[in-house]
Amino acid sequence: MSQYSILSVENLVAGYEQRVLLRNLFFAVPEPSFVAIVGHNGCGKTTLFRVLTGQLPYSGTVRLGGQDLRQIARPAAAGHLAYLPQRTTVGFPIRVRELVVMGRYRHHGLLSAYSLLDYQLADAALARVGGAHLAQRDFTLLSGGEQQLVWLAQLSLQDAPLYLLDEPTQQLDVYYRRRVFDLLTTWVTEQRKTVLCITHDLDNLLAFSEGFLLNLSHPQPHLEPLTPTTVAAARAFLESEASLRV
Ligand SMILES: Nc1ncnc2c1ncn2[C@@H]1O[C@H](COP(=O)(O)OP(=O)(O)OP(=O)(O)O)[C@@H](O)[C@H]1O
Repeated sequence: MSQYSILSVENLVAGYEQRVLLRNLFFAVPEPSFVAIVGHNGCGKTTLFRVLTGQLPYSGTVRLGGQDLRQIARPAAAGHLAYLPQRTTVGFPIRVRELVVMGRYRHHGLLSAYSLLDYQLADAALARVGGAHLAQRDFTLLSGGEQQLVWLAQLSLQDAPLYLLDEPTQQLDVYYRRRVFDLLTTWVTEQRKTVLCITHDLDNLLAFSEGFLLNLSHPQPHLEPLTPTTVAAARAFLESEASLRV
C-alpha cells in the first residue's frame, strides 16, 4: 500500500449553528483503501461527507489528492470524488440503463447526448454489479437491493479515485448487504479505488481483512486498522451506555 494520502484532514471542526459535531479531527487516508465510518445516530458521519463534498463550511484543513478543498469549487463535478447519499430516490419512471449512463455526465456538455461508447460503458458497469438483466427495467419498480446495485453501477462510471457512500446497505437483506460489501472490496483491491463507507453494519465489517475503521462517536476519532478485534471493540463501545455520554 502506498503512503500517498488521497484524503487528509487536519484539525477539522464543523457542525451547524451552535452545535459542533466534528471537533479537532485529524486523519489521513492512504490510496487505495477501505474506510468504514461508524458511530451513533447523529454523531456527525453525514456531516463529515457534507464537508468533503464542499456543502458545509468548516475550519481546519482538508486536502483531496493533495489539493486544498477550499480551492475546489465542486469536488464531484471536478472528478475528485463520487458521492452516494443516503436515501436517493427517483420520482419518475426511468429505464435502468438511462439512469446508469448518467454516471458519464462529467464527460459531456449539458446538452450533448450520450454516445454508443457511453452506453457500452453503462452496460459493462451494470454487468460488473451483477445487474445486466435489469438494464431495460423501470428503475422505480425495482426492489431496494436492486436499486442500490444500480446506483453503485452509476457511481462506478464516474471513475473517481475516491468514493463516499452513506449507508449503502441500509434496508438491504443479508444477501444484498454481503453483495454490496463484496463489490466495494473489488473496487479497492482490483480497481485501486479508495472507499469511505458510512455504515451501522458491523457484522459485515468482520469479513474485511484490511482497511480502516473511523469511529466518530469516539472521544478522539482516529483511523484504526479494520480487524475483527477493532470491530468487536467498536461494537462494545457503541453498545455501552457510557459511549452516549461522550
Ligand atoms: N442542516 C442542519 N442544520 C442543523 N442541524 C443539522 C442539519 N443537518 C443535520 N443536523 C443535525 O446534526 C446531527 C448530525 O447529523 P448527521 O446527519 O451528520 O448524523 P449521522 O451521524 O450521519 O447520523 P445517522 O447515523 O442517523 O445517519 C443530527 O442531530 C442532525 O439532526
